[in-house]
Amino acid sequence: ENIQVVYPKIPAIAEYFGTKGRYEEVNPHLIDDILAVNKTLLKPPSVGCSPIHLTAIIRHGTRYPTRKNVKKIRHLYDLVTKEAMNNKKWLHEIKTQWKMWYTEDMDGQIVAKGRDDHRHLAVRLATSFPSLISEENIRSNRIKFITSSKHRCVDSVIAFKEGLLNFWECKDVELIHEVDDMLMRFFDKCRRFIEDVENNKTALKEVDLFKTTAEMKRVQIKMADRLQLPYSHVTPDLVEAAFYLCSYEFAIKSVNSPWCNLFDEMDAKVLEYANDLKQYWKRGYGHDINRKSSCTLFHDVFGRLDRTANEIRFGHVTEAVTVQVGHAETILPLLSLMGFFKDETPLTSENYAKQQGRSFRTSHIVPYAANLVFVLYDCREGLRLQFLLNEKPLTFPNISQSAPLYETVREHYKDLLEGCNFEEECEVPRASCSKCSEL
Ligand SMILES: O=P(O)(O)O[C@H]1[C@H](OP(=O)(O)O)[C@@H](OP(=O)(O)O)[C@H](O)[C@@H](O)[C@H]1OP(=O)(O)O
Repeated sequence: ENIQVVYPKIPAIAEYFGTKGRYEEVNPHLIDDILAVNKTLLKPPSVGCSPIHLTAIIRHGTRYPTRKNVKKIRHLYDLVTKEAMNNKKWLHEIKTQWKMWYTEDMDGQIVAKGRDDHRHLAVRLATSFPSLISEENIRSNRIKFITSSKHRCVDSVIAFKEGLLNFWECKDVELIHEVDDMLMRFFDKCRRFIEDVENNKTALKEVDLFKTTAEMKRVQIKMADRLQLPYSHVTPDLVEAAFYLCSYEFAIKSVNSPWCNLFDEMDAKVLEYANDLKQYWKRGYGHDINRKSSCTLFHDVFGRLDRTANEIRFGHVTEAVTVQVGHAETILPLLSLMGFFKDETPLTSENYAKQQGRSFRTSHIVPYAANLVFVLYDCREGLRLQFLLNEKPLTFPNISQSAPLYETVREHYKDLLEGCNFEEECEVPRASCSKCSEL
């Protein structure tokens, strides 16, 4: 009989999209109320505490695929529409209704949903910290905005500011933002990172090796069988393009695209691990220089917290709030430098099965609009520092309290505060650095 197939609104594999995941997947309560905040979760750490400074480091909002992935998606579309065969409704939909609407000039630009991601985050943070993110502080220039030069970040910080001004119905205020790639794109300025990772083909060898493992082969075979395509046509790149396509259709248009039928949960876990391997070896614990290249950003955050700690003694804090917009590759190195999400065993191409419970899971850490928030409180017993990831409190590694004394945190990061010198860490003997002349 004619059974109406009703697709769930959210693809079953949406929690495995890694850095291409929606923010709502890490905060599902936002699906019903995008402006919901959990006041009890964010109450001051103890009685008599008042927040005196907030620094937010935020990834840009939802974006289009980059040029290189649009090309891969087009290749996938051409192959499937020309050669794939089966009697499934979803393939008929791909062949007769779905249109290849992505173009190369989209190249990673922000989408409408990405602007909303930041407008809504701005309102939620203002609701959570009304004494800091306030109209009064905006008007007295105590809120600063900094962004990466990339269009998706500039457009995100503009949307963030719009969110605040609309929330307060401020029509007469012009907010400026500063572009600072030393802070938000430090990886572009670190010679050693460029030489040892960006331009070094062996730096991501674990990522390349994982594409030849039995786990990835099984995903390729299953996808080829679903499409009745020759196995030789369904390469790891094509599989990844289809996985990304399902994620973009969902993140950008909030639709459960027919392309998502190419994968089941087991496939998605393998493809999530492939993305986590890339982020681990290119932005995380894989190579020391990945995290050391974020020293500038680390010192910038703690330098401002120290200044606030000093100023509060005289009763006035110059900068109440700093909002800094960057990339997944801004956030992951800084989290690694600070010791967050470090697994006992490194992620490699051979230990996928053992790493099912890994803490380095980018789906949970850096979706679009992911954000780190540092809140400094002035309490009777002294200054306390609360750390939030994606609006949820997160304890510092090896510190059990959720908002420890600021001095305890400084003691914990003593070596980094006294060291972690960007110039020293990133220096490469001139003779051996091929692309440094362009810096
Ligand atoms: O696989 P693509 O081309 O999308 O990779 C992008 C990065 O996207 P991500 O891997 O994080 O999903 C993009 O990071 P974003 O935070 O800006 O989205 C990065 O800026 C871009 O250069 C690509 O990274 P890659 O390392 O150069 O592949």
